[in-house]
Amino acid sequence: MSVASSSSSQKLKVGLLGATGTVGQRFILQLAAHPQFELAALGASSSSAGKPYIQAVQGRWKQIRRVPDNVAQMPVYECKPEHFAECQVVFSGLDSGPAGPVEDAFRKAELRVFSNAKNYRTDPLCPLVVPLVNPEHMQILPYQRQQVGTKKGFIVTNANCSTTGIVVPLKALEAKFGPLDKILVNTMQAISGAGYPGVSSLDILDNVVPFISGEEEKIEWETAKILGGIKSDKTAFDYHEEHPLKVSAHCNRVPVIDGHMECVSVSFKNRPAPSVEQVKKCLEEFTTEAQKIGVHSAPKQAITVHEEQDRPQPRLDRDWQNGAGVNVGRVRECPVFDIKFVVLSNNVMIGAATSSVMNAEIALAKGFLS
Ligand SMILES: NC(=O)C1=CN([C@@H]2O[C@H](COP(=O)(O)OP(=O)(O)OC[C@H]3O[C@@H](n4cnc5c(N)ncnc54)[C@H](OP(=O)(O)O)[C@@H]3O)[C@@H](O)[C@H]2O)C=CC1
Ligand SMILES: N[C@@H](CC(=O)OP(=O)(O)O)C(=O)O
Repeated sequence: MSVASSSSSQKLKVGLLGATGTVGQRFILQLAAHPQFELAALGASSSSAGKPYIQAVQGRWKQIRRVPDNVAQMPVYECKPEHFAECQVVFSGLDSGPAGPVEDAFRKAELRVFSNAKNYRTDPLCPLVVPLVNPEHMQILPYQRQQVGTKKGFIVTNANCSTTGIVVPLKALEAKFGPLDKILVNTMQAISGAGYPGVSSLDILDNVVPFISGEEEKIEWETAKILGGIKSDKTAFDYHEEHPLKVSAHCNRVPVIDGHMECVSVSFKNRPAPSVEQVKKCLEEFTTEAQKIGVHSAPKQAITVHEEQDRPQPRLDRDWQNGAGVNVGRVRECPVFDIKFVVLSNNVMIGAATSSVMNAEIALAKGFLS
């Protein structure tokens, strides 16, 4: 039984792949009561398929809120398009192992796929969209459809959760003060970023692990695609080629459940560099297209600038605005670069499920789902 069968609304029917996972559970909570989307089909691996959702996540549901009543008895299917025939959109919280072929099969079946997985982020036809930064990259979608031979089907990806946190303030700074030159970022990443069961307690308790496979490369590469533009013929991205970005990342896993902290230092191409006060004002005033359109999941404030000297902190600030914006604090001069600050973003919300849902809301508002 789907939520759809008990509803007479005109909501868009959506499916969810990877519904049982860490990110999948966050999608469930967002989509179970969404004003425009109606959860109509759930998918996961063959070990979950055939069970009602509540049974499939037994012992693995790690959210403080309970499984929503209107989702608990929905059946979990294998991730095959035939089970999602009534859907127009699918969200994907799939493990990157299966995500490549599965998401492509859904696109070929004329579904619009909004994915968290890394597989298509580097695809030159796929927009890599952080909704508070570069929704205009979705303008490539007609060309993607033309190239892959679909009428409606496409894939939009969102970014790595650590990339997502930093590109929001970086975009604000570039928009106001011109191109950035160098960016140095040190991350302190929550354990939920590794999924469930993820990092073993013996590895992470009383400890910090200074390595997350592939993460530094993703931050360094994705930042240029996201902060770059889309070419005027809407068939390619420019990867910030006019002013190549130099990005260096150090990634660490820390014993925090949700919320990635990142210490960022930046230098600007233009001289003189902006002052601390100018930077704070710019971050506070940054307003995104998602907010201007007024999509349901957009935060009121894209960047919350904290003045207290010891904020933001994961436990205190990760759920501010339902985790849909980013938090910046400790904005100060950097004696090596120009400016340094701390960013906190909720890795499973704006770093994952919220980004996908907001991307779909923007796509709907801009007519890409008709
Ligand atoms: N956690 C985070 O902060 C972020 C994660 N991501 C990305 O989102 C995706 C999901 O991450 P996360 O939720 O943490 O991972 P989990 O390991 O918690 O969940 C993975 C999901 O994929 C399903 N799955 C696994 N193998 C298959 C298969 N062969 N066929 C169909 N379904 C399968 C699982 O189903 P079952 O339960 O049945 O095994 C489960 O629903 C990943 O690609 C990850 O890189 C992106 C940004 C942030
Ligand atoms: N690697 C991230 C989460 C993640 O899955 O990233 P990606 O979607 O880029 O593979 C973390 O550990 O916090």
